Amino acid sequence: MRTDLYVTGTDTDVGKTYVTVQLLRELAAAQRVVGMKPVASGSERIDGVLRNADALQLMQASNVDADYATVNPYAFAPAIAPEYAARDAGVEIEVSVIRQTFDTLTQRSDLVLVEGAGGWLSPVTETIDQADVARALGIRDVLLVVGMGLGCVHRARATARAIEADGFRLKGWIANETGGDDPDLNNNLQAIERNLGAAAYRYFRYEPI
Ligand SMILES: Nc1ncnc2c1ncn2[C@@H]1O[C@H](COP(=O)(O)OP(=O)(O)OP(=O)(O)O)[C@@H](O)[C@H]1O
Ligand SMILES: C[C@H](N)[C@H](N)CCCCCC(=O)O
Ligand SMILES: [Mg+2]
Repeated sequence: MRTDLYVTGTDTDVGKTYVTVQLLRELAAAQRVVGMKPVASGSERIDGVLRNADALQLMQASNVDADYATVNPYAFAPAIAPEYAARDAGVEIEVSVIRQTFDTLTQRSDLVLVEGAGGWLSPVTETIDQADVARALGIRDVLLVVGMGLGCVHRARATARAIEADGFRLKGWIANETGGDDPDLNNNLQAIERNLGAAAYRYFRYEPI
């Protein structure tokens, strides 16, 4: 029974990629793991083709080879909501395409970590939500990356409630400091643990590069 995970966040820019890369690196020690970024906006053209930094980082942290288009089937240039980026590019995002590329990855790996775009309720298109993508991939478990800081308790609780209301299991949550210390870190960790009913799966301090 596969345990592929859909990695979401309490918002964009909270550390989904950062955390997924760390997890891939750790998990690679014991199994064949690969990251996937189905839909990505904020990509740049390299040698004439669009490449997204998230997807490239996930590929680098994986120990399973896959070509770029399989890891990131939908890449858009502007760093805006994928729904608008796809519309402006005249591209119709199809869940079946994402499922096909996901199947390619599952055939050659033990575990796929799928990074969503933005937060859990960030639309993929006008009619497709992150939940629809995860469901189409047959994924049941969601990992929530919580960007720590003032307001994170609400964002974590609201996102967890939405994930479970959509019929998914909150596999765990990861506390992440994206930019400097959270002055109320311990209070926030305790408040989130109390409300999400699960201890922080992991906690990543802010590691300035
Ligand atoms: N614990 C950390 N220590 C240091 N830098 C971090 C940490 N977490 C995140 N960052 C940095 O903060 C920025 C945002 O993180 P990241 O790109 O992982 O967010 P994201 O949730 O994946 O964003 P998006 O919604 O665009 O996919 C990146 O530059 C990342 O390297
Ligand atoms: C461009 C950015 N870094 C993300 N890739 C996309 C964020 C989408 C947010 C959509 C929304 O919920 O408003
Ligand atoms: Mg990311």
